[in-house]
Amino acid sequence: MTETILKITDLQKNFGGVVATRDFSLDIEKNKIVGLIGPNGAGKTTIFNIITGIYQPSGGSVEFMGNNIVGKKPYQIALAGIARTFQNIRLFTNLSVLDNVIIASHQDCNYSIFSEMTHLGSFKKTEKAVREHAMQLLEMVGLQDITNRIAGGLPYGHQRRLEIARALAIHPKLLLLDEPAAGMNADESEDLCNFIFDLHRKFDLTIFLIEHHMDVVVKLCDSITVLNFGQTICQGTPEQVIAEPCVIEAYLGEEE
Ligand SMILES: Nc1ncnc2c1ncn2[C@@H]1O[C@H](COP(=O)(O)OP(=O)(O)OP(=O)(O)O)[C@@H](O)[C@H]1O
Repeated sequence: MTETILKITDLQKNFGGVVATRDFSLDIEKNKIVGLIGPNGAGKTTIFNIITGIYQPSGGSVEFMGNNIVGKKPYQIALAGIARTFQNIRLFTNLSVLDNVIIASHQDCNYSIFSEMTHLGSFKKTEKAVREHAMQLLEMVGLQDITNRIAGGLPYGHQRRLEIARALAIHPKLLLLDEPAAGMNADESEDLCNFIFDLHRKFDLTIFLIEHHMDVVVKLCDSITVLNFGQTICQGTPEQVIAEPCVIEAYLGEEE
C-alpha cells in the first residue's frame, strides 16, 4: 500500500506583484525519488523554501506525515524529519569536515544547558554518540579519510557530499536536494546519481530534488513535476515527461 509522506495542496506564494507559486499541489509517496524541474525563475526553490519553513505561503497547505507544517519554524520542520541542501552549498568553511557534521547533529540532541556547561552525565554520552554517528555518516558519504580537512578547501563534489552528510545528521525521513548536480561534469553527475541511489536505499529516504541536468533527473526519479511560471504544466514518469511537447518548449527547448 502506498503512503503519502508529503502532501502539498493549492500552494500560493506572492512576492508583491510576483506570483512565484500558483495553485501548486503535489503528493509525494514514501520511499520515492521525485523531481521538480522547470526554467529559471519557475518557482522551484520557493516551493522548497515553503516546505522548510523559510517562507510562509500566501495560501494553501503542506502536510508532512499527516501533520500541517505551515507556520512551523525551520528548526521544528527539520526536527520533524525534513532535511535539505541548498543551491549554493552551505557549510562552515573554516571548520573541519567532522566538525561540520557534529554541529549539524547537535540540532537533534536533547541534553540541557546545565549538563553542557558542567560536562556531566548525559552530555558526555551524547557527545560520544554524536561523534560516532558523524563518523558513520562520513563513511557512508565516502569522506572518512578526510575528516580533519577544512571544509572550505575541499573539491566541489566533496563539499556536496559533506552538505548531504550534514543533512543526514538529523535522521531525516524526507531529503530535499536543490540542484545537487550543479557545476558537475558528466562523470561527476554519474557518480552523484549512484551516490543518491545508495543513500535512498541505506537510509530508507524519500527524496525530492530540483535539478537542471535532465540526464540526472531522468535516471534518478520515479516521477517528475514540471513547473513554469509557478504552475505545474506536466507531471508523470520520466519517459512521459520528456515526451511532452509543452515540456520540450518550456524547458528542454531552452536547454538546447
Ligand atoms: N525573496 C524573494 N523576493 C522577491 N521575489 C522572489 C523572492 N524569492 C523568489 N522570488 C521570485 O519568485 C520567482 C521564483 O523564484 P525561484 O527562485 O523560486 O525560482 P527557481 O525556479 O528556483 O529558479 P532557479 O532555477 O533560477 O533557481 C522569481 O520570479 C523570483 O525572482
